[in-house]
Amino acid sequence: MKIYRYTDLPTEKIQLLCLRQLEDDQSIMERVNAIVNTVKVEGDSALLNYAAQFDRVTLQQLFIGKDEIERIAQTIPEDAKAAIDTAYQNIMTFHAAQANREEKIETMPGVTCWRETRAIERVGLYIPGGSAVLPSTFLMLGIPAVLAGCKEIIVCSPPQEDGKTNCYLAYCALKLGIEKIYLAGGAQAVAAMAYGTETIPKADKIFGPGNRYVTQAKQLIQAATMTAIDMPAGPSEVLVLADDSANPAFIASDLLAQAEHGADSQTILVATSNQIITETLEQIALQIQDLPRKEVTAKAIANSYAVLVDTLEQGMEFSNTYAPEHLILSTVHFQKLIPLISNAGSVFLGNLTPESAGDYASGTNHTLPTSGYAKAYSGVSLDSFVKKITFQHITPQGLQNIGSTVEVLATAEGLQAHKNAITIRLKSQD
Ligand SMILES: NC(=O)c1ccc[n+]([C@@H]2O[C@H](COP(=O)([O-])OP(=O)(O)OC[C@H]3O[C@@H](n4cnc5c(N)ncnc54)[C@H](O)[C@@H]3O)[C@@H](O)[C@H]2O)c1
Ligand SMILES: N[C@H](CO)Cc1c[nH]c[nH+]1
Ligand SMILES: [Zn+2]
Repeated sequence: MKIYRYTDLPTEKIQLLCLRQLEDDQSIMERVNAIVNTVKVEGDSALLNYAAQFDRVTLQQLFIGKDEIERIAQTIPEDAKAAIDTAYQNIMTFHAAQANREEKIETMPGVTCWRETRAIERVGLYIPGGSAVLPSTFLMLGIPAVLAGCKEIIVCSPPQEDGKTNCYLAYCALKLGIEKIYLAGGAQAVAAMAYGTETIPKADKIFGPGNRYVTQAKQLIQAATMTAIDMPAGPSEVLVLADDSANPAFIASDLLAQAEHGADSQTILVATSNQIITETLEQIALQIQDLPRKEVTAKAIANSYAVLVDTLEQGMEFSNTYAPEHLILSTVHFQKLIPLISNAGSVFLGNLTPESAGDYASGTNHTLPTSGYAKAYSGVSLDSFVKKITFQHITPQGLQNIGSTVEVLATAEGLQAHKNAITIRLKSQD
């Protein structure tokens, strides 16, 4: 892992360090383009071919239905079932609290405006299942979709070796009342939900994290179709900001946790002392030895770097420029840093708050913006699954009150028909 001293870095170098662009972005884009177009034209048969090519399975059908979901879910170990139940409850509690009713507002006498919430009707959820199947993502997307009242919840996840899905996803489906899981992964799953195929319905909005193929496909179909997306939620990232009150073993465990997602994950350490950096690197070298995903984890760590800063405030400055998906404040002084945070997907405070807690079970959503998109996007929430429609009603008194304002503004814009829509009504009241 390379170490930089913040005060030695010219602005251009800082910008460069904060770029997540990887070397083969262009070739991924071309490949995704080809996959998306093939699915658009060939539908199911393309999905079956890609399952054979990328997931190495020959599928008899592109989904598993209610009976099979129930059968597979029964094989879940008791401890996993209990853990999913607890995570489900916490995520449900946190997201249910996000539902808020807005007041009707009288902006001037007789002019009333308000917003009402309506669920997005058909949502497509992508549950990653390439190098690791993520039932936690099923909860993170399924719970707010159900809470919002979405009528149709379409779920895609890559088929596993046996051409099915695993017991954890099946159990989540059962809890969420979802009766079908479509067996499609990667860019082809996103394309299927955007265009629709013979088997997979078209969605109005596609949600979910995934690797670079998935993320690129989401961005592509957003531009090419009328399908919305939640946000670019690509390879995982974490930035740990630490001072001498941090524990290097804890920091190392957090960096390794995100690094094990994939070789293109990024794990950044920003610290106020060389000693913290050195001891964390020693801990990484030690802890990585026992990890089953050691090789991939080591690649991600090699892609990552550390930044030495003079103060925590300086560290926050760097973090805001980087805009991490996850920010961990490994310091007892986290309270004073909270107001300084302007860009981050989700924040973990203090030495006993590992990011893993939020990944699985504390209640917050783990589908979060990566690649610097935390500068402009929020993570998934209940709001992501609804539209807020504005309403207004004007009484005769309201028309008198607002009429001339609209007429003058319409005249200023040279839009006579707009003015007339008011004038004709005012005259009708004479
Ligand atoms: N930002 C977030 O909120 C968040 C949350 C959870 C996970 N993640 C990220 O999700 C990702 C999951 O990745 P994954 O790969 O394990 O699963 P995935 O489900 O995202 O991707 C697997 C699919 O990728 C496709 N694929 C693989 N190699 C390909 C190739 N060479 N060409 C074309 N398509 C190919 C295949 O179709 C395969 O089914 C990780 O990068 C993880 O960090 C992000
Ligand atoms: N860290 C991921 C988001 O970047 C979420 C996750 C799921 N399972 C484990 N982690
Ligand atoms: Zn994670």
